[in-house]
Amino acid sequence: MIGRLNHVAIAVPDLDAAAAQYSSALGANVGAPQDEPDHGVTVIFIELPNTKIELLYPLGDNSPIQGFLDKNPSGGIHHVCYEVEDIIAARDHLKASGLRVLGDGEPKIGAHGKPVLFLHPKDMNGTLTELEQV
Ligand SMILES: C[C@@H](C(=O)O)C(=O)SCCNC(=O)CCNC(=O)[C@H](O)C(C)(C)COP(=O)(O)OP(=O)(O)OC[C@H]1O[C@@H](n2cnc3c(N)ncnc32)[C@H](O)[C@@H]1OP(=O)(O)O
Ligand SMILES: [Co+2]
Repeated sequence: MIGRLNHVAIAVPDLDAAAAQYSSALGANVGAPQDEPDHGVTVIFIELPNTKIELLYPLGDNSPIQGFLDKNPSGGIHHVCYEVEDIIAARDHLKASGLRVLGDGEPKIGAHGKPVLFLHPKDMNGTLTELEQV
């Protein structure tokens, strides 16, 4: 059911510093910051030949990544995102398999303008998992 790895997200305490590091030290193709108010984050995508890195920084007072950054002040890998062809079919299959879908269970539009959902990290080997319909 899952397809390609769309991105690996890294929560960072300093977005400008992280972007500069990927650009200068790693020589990566770093995009512009995008505010995603519906998700409570500012993101920067880094294009790699085979996938993307999503740098995440909290936006607003109730960011879902604030608790993670409080526990991991140096930052850390926050989630992985797999592509699916039909997010509703994927959601229903995963729910039937006993996995918790976060939020109200309805897809939101993600940073690429496509529907996304998240699965609880405790049901996914300690790894917060995003699904994106492509
Ligand atoms: C823009 C979009 C896109 O790509 O298009 C995005 O990615 S938006 C990316 C940002 N959006 C999201 O993350 C949305 C989905 N996330 C959420 O709903 C939340 O962040 C939760 C995953 C439910 C965690 O919420 P919160 O931090 O309030 O809960 P909590 O502190 O009580 O955590 C419950 C337990 O889960 C663990 N936990 C929390 N966040 C985790 C993570 N990212 N990876 C692995 N484990 C994690 C905690 O350590 C804790 O474990 P212990 O009990 O053992 O200590
Ligand atoms: Co993401």
